[in-house]
Amino acid sequence: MASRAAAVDLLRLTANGFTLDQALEACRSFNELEGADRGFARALASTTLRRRGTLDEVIAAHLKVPLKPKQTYLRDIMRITAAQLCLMGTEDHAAAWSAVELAKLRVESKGYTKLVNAIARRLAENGKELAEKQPLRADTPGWLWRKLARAYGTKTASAIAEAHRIEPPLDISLKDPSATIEWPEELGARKIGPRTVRMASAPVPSLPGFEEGAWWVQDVAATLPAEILGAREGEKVFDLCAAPGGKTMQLAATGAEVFAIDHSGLRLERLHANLQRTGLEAVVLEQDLLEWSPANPADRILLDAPCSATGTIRRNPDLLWTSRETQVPDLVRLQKKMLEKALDLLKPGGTLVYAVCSLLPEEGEEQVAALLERRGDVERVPVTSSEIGDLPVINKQGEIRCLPSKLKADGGMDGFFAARLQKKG
Ligand SMILES: C[S@@+](CC[C@H](N)C(=O)[O-])C[C@H]1O[C@@H](n2cnc3c(N)ncnc32)[C@H](O)[C@@H]1O
Repeated sequence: MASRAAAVDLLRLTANGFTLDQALEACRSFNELEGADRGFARALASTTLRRRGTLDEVIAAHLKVPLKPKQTYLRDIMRITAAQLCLMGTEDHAAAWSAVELAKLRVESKGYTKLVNAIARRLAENGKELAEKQPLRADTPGWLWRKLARAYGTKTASAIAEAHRIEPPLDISLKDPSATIEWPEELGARKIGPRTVRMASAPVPSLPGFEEGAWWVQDVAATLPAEILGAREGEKVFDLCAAPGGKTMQLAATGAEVFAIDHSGLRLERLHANLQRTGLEAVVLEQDLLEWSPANPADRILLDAPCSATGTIRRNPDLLWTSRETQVPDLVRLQKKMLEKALDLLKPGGTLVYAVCSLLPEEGEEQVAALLERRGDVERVPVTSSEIGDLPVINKQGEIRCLPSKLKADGGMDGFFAARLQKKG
């Protein structure tokens, strides 16, 4: 019961603007849980967000009168109950009983205990079957589905939606990619891409090498932009939009002189903690990139620009329901400004990698095509397969286009775009 109540609280926090990660940190009822209860609450909230479209359909199939928009608590109880009965294989009685007990807790839902019980019983009978019948696109908001289908075709859009349904593996980046750390076989750990060890989800701080700072958590796709920047010892490298610092650590590990810039002090605290744990060094500046005027230009720049983050939905399923189509044009305008600014800060002959963890071409491929169209002093430098551990993610233009549907047999990858550009000398 306590774990289900915590799952409802987590859902409420995400509906009020918290990411699921922030909600997990902030939610008191969740943080009072221990061991298996904690794991169950987290899985329940995550599954409910991941499959919300499907769950709403199966609930609606059993409601004579739709719930009113303001009946948020009741709706969340029904959603977590449907998630348990249709998707998670929870015992029928436990799911139905806890749903009724949760409904009894609040004035707004007290009068609906009979309805909650009736829905839970119906879902126990046919919920699984109904959920299986829902199309893959049911769990993707309409605007995102249309954009994905337009960009990649309905087959790939369906494959992306399918990947979003699955809890991703844990990827860690090795500080020294040639290091031979012994990873326990029971974790199913394997090397993938240029510097990643992939394994089933595990409690991070207790894994070997964490305390010594031998690695950090980072999806394999997110490692590629810093890999293709080609930073070398002694070069001046600007990591613009750096926090929380996954890519800063990759760059610092090359021996380059790294300047890590971000305007968010809160996010930079995590970057500092990351550098401290791994023993890596960078000059960290809390600074609005658009107003920054360093004394000297850089040899290489990584611009990991703010974006829709639609590439990270499988790790942050809350984004499915909190991202808005209307945010995208503003982000595209900001990315364009940042690209121009980054080129101003680059030496002639220098290299710039532009990256976004987005699935949307307007933030990636089209942003770079427009830049090349308007500026004669920049050219694209195609990426080669050997630079990125032979991952099959290079498009016709020699850019990196990762999709969650790629590497399916191996556990997938986040969506990412990266292009390497050179400012003519
Ligand atoms: C995609 S995240 C960066 C992730 C980071 N590169 C990493 O690998 O951990 C984008 C970052 O841009 C920062 N940002 C957004 N607008 C900015 C601005 N005007 N100046 C500096 N940083 C900015 C945000 O605070 C956020 O940390």
